[in-house]
Formats: sequence, structure tokens, C-alpha cells
Amino acid sequence: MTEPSDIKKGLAGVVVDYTAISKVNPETNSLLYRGYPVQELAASCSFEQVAYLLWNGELPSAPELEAFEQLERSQRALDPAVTRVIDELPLTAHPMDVVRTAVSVVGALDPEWEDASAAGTLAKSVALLAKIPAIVSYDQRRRRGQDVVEPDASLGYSANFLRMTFGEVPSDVVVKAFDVSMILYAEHSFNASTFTARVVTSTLSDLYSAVVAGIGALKGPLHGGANEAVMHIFDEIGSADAAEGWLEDALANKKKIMGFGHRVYKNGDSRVPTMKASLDTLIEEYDRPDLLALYDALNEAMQSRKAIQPNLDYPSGPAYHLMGFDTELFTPLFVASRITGWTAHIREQLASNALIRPLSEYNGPDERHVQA
Ligand SMILES: CC(=O)SCCNC(=O)CCNC(=O)[C@H](O)C(C)(C)COP(=O)(O)OP(=O)(O)OC[C@H]1O[C@@H](n2cnc3c(N)ncnc32)[C@H](O)[C@@H]1OP(=O)(O)O
Ligand SMILES: O=C([O-])CC(=O)C(=O)O
Repeated sequence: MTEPSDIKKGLAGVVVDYTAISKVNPETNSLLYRGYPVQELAASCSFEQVAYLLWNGELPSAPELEAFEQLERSQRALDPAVTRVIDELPLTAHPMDVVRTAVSVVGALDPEWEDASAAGTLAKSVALLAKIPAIVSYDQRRRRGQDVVEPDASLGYSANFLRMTFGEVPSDVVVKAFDVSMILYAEHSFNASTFTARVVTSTLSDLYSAVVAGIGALKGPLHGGANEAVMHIFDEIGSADAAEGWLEDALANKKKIMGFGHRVYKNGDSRVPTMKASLDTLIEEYDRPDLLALYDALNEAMQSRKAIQPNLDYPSGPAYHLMGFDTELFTPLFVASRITGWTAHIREQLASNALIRPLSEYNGPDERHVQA
């Protein structure tokens, strides 16, 4: 008989496998990608370098980076079949549903979808890294009734992503803040969406199916959907002086405050200071001290009421807002980044696979029989 204390609801505290991809350490409040502190990567590397690191285990040399960048830049365009399917989707569909569907179409169009070799999965991972920005920016522009902006192979990943979305490359400050957000969102060990992708992979299903499942898991507001939810909260509160009262009310109604709390970090998310520094540059760039005041007021009220620290979604929500993205597009931006972590884990799972299938303790009715 399983004792209630043996049941680990939400798998909290359960270690299910090894990983060499990243190390989340709540004691030291640190996050390492393949051994490198994420703060150092954000300060010194591009998102392309970090993607290469996550997949290959080492940072690229200059010629390796050049070849990798060429490969990514050459695959940014979308097959017309993908844009036709997006065009068919109503604007009531959430942008996460659009990116989930579009990735599914990319997979269905790949004649080698079954190829689970190390080279095959790496090629598919790079192709998805290259194409997801085109999917997200296509959807953002169609929602605004704007024409498509084709990818520009002379630009790096982040500059091109922003240009495809807004029609022009913004200032270096904005491009850097966006690139930093992509680096910080890229990977976080066995979070819910990555674990989902690993579960799907463990059945020897294909990479696209695992990624689509990961997108579904990321959509929820307890996970990636929180960056969108943070901005809805900011809109609802309106201004700094209303933050404390709003929080009292929300807590009295037993609401979870989006952008705060974390399953692993209990003393603060290692990525928040770096993303907050990027948010500060954007506040200055766009001259929005009011938004900073609201950010600080809600955080201070939360610290004095619950002492629960903000997670990465708290600064990234307002940062994406300042960059000009519609709020519903924030979680697809997380997808664009996390495709690197998901696919690194899919490849790691394939290299040392065991079907993931936990047990449950039955607590339904005793055995009974259908009356004849
Ligand atoms: C990039 C990411 O995915 S980061 C996570 C993004 N998600 C969010 O921001 C959603 C808001 N946060 C939450 O819902 C939670 O903190 C989670 C889901 C992230 C983590 O949850 P868990 O590890 O299961 O923490 P748990 O639910 O046990 O919380 C412990 C206590 O803190 C409370 N708590 C935790 N987070 C919050 C929050 N954001 N607002 C209010 N109370 C909270 C819980 O209600 C619980 O209180 P109780 O003991 O009185 O019941
Ligand atoms: O690790 C988690 O549970 C959630 C998270 O922060 C992430 O996926 O980036």
C-alpha cells in the first residue's frame, strides 16, 4: 500500500534523470548552461552562440559560429503551406495556438520527420529555431492588418526577428534587451514543458510531436503563459498607487499573482536581476518611469505581504510590452527561445532513452460488476 506521504504531487522534489544541459541551483541562486553562468552568457554572447552551446555542449569557434549563422539565416523563410494554414486561423485563436499549429505543419511538411539520428534532430532543431520567428512575426502583423516583412539574411537572429515584426530594426538597446531575453528563456532543466517534450520523446515519437506538446505545456499561466498574464495584471492595476490595494484584493480572493513564485527557486529566480537590468534600459529608452514605478510597487507590496520573489516572467512581460509586442504574443516569444532547450533535451532523451511511465495509487470505487 502506498502511503500518502509517498505520493509526490506534481513530482515536487523528485529527481527523474540526469541532464548535462543545464544546472538550476536554488541554494546558490544560479543557473548554468553546459557549465557557463547564464549571466556571463547574456553579457558576452549572442543567442545564436547560446543555441549552439546548448546543442553541441561547447561554445562555437569563430568559423563554427559563422557556419551556424549561415545555416540559421538560410532557413528563415516559411513554406507557403504554413502561411496558408495560419491565414485560415481566426483571430480568436490565441497566438500560442497559431505557433503550435504552424510548427505542426512544418513537421508534417518534412519528408524526413522520422529521422531521429543525432544529425537529423540537430538539422530539425536549427530549422525550427530559424522558422519560429517568421511564424510569430507573421501572426503579429496579420493581427495588426500589416503586410508580411520577409526575413533579412544580412541580420542576426534578434535584429531580424524585430525587423520582421515591426518593419524596421530598433535601436541597439532594444535588440540587446531582446537577445538577452532569448538567452535567459532558452533552457531551465526539467521544467513542465521540457519534461513534456521528454515524455513524448520517450515513446520514440518524433521531434515535432514532442515540440508541439511542449508548446501546449508552456501555454499555461502557471508556466510560460505567466509573461502574458503579468502584463494583463499591470493593465488592470493601471498605476503604482493602485498596486497595494489591488494586491490585497487579489490575495483576499485567493488569486495566484502571476510572475511571482517558482517550483525550484524559493529565494529568487537567478535570471531576474539580468532581465530587470535589461528592462531598466528599455524604461530609459522609452522614457516610461511610470511603468517602473508600477513594477516596483507591486513587487514591494508582494514582498511585504507574502515574501514571494518574482520569476523571469515578471520583468520580461513589461520588457516585451515596451518593445511593442501585443501582450498575447509574449508566450510565443518564449517558444522562440525555448525551442533550443526543448530540442537539446529531446536529443539527450533519445541518446539514453527509457519510457517515462510513473505509477499511481488507485483510490476509486472497489471492484464491482455490471448487473446482467
Ligand atoms: C518561466 C516560468 O515558468 S516561472 C513560473 C511562472 N508562473 C507564474 O508566475 C504563476 C504564479 N506562480 C505560481 O502559481 C506558483 O508559484 C508556481 C506554480 C510557479 C510554483 O508553484 P509551487 O511550487 O507548486 O508552489 P506552491 O503552490 O506550493 O506555493 C507555496 C505557497 O506559496 C503560495 N504561492 C506561490 N506562488 C504564489 C503566487 N504567485 N501568488 C500567490 N501565492 C503564491 C501558494 O499559494 C502556497 O501557499 P499555501 O502554502 O498557503 O498554500
Ligand atoms: O523551471 C521551471 O519550472 C519554470 C521556469 O522557470 C522555466 O521553464 O524557465
